[in-house]
Amino acid sequence: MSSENTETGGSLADRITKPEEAAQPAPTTESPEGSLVEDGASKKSQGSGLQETDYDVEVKLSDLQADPNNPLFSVKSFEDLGLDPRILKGLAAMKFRKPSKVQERALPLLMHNPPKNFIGQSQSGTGKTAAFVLNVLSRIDLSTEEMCHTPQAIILAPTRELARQIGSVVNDMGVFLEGLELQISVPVEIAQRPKRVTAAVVVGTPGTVGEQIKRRVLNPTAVRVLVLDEADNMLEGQGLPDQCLRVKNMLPKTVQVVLFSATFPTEVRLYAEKFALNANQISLRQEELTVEGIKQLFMDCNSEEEKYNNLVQLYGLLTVGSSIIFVGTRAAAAEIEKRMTAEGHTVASLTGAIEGAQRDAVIDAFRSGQAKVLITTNVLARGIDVSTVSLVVNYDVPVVFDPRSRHREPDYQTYLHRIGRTGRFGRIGVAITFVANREEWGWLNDISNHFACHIDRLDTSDWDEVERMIKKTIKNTRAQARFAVEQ
Ligand SMILES: Nc1ncnc2c1ncn2[C@@H]1O[C@H](COP(=O)(O)OP(=O)(O)OP(=O)(O)O)[C@@H](O)[C@H]1O
Repeated sequence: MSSENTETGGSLADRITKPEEAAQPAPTTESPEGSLVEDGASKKSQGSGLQETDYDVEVKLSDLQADPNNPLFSVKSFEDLGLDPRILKGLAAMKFRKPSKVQERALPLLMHNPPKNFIGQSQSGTGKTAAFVLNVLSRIDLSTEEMCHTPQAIILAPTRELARQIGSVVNDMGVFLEGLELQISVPVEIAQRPKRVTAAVVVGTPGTVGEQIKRRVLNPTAVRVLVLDEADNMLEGQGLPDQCLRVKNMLPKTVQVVLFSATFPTEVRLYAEKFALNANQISLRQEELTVEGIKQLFMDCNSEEEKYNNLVQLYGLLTVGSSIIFVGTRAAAAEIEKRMTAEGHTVASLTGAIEGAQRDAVIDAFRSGQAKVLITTNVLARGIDVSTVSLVVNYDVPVVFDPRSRHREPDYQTYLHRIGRTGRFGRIGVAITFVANREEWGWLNDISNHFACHIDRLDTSDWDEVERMIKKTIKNTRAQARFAVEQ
């Protein structure tokens, strides 16, 4: 579940100044380079410090796609996958040259007849959206006027921003499919009279789509595909799972159920397997989940106030690219936005506290580059794809309240999704987590162990070095982004 309202940050009395102080009970130690590493465990890249030159090498997308160990690897072309020529034209217009690994593996399973349910997992930014959108576009029947106006596929996402984003992928990929219409079903503020849904593809949030079916403005009888994006989030906790189940139960029994996410914790996967019975599955091991192109770092802050000062310092370094700052609560987002704005900085903020139309305006401004810094909560932790994001800041370590232990625990999934807003499809990005006390350090340590990944320390006593490091990474991100577009 979204932990948007979770409070973070422990008592400042037990704050830490050095990570060594916090390391006592944890099964990890700090390496000489200052990275969080697990004792004796095999690591993806040992001993990476800030001086390393990993990012001097400009990696080409075509090289990544030729490397069998890379999530973007594939041996096939989109033509080999048997897609409609009009969809291939749409993909070419989007400059998609080759499928990624998840697309290559998932599409034959998704598009096979008779249709089978599907549960797919792959790392953030590896093209899951295209995988399910291509299946949807391949399965709908646009051969008659009547079918063009009959809902045939429903795609559900946890937030309006993600639903709108998926909608634009449907439009782009299906641009050459004559008669394709799309309905975005997200909450509207003013109580409007519900209009009949006359689009073949519906993308929306589960509450709104469920209401449309219940009020009989969306006829579900011809729906053949149901997709849940961010499926682990949609099927966990309270609220969303009921809404998703309600939608599914109103659809024909023959509907193909398709679930995708970068993360599927075991308990949720078990439920997912019931939600999508007898599904074909593609899954990843926990240690495979982090994306190599995302450089994970942390900063020791002596206090909450120092977090803010470090943020402002960091922001001063950001002359290029866009960044997202994740905080634990709506109140924290509002507070940081207020302080930074009062000091003359241009920042935007998006949380569940603001109304739909305003949310749309903020995310659109961020996508277009008009706003370069976005302060947000977990509401935007998942799925949002803005290729220019070169830096993610976890102002607060993501945590959830565990009702069994009655303690706050690290929110592993949310950490992964948050940092995954950068480093999209082979690009390089930086994710910096602030820790202001022993508790936060312990949580980050647990996250590092959980994913068997390095989280290196940034030395804030040397801001020139911090700047050098971040600029170098961002420069390469830009070079790669340019390459990906030109390719
Ligand atoms: N085959 C491809 N060739 C080039 N670019 C691609 C291809 N497939 C996807 N992309 C691009 O990669 C980016 C990431 O894709 P997408 O948003 O689908 O990732 P995702 O796997 O759903 O990530 P997340 O888990 O964060 O939701 C998008 O900008 C998309 O346009």
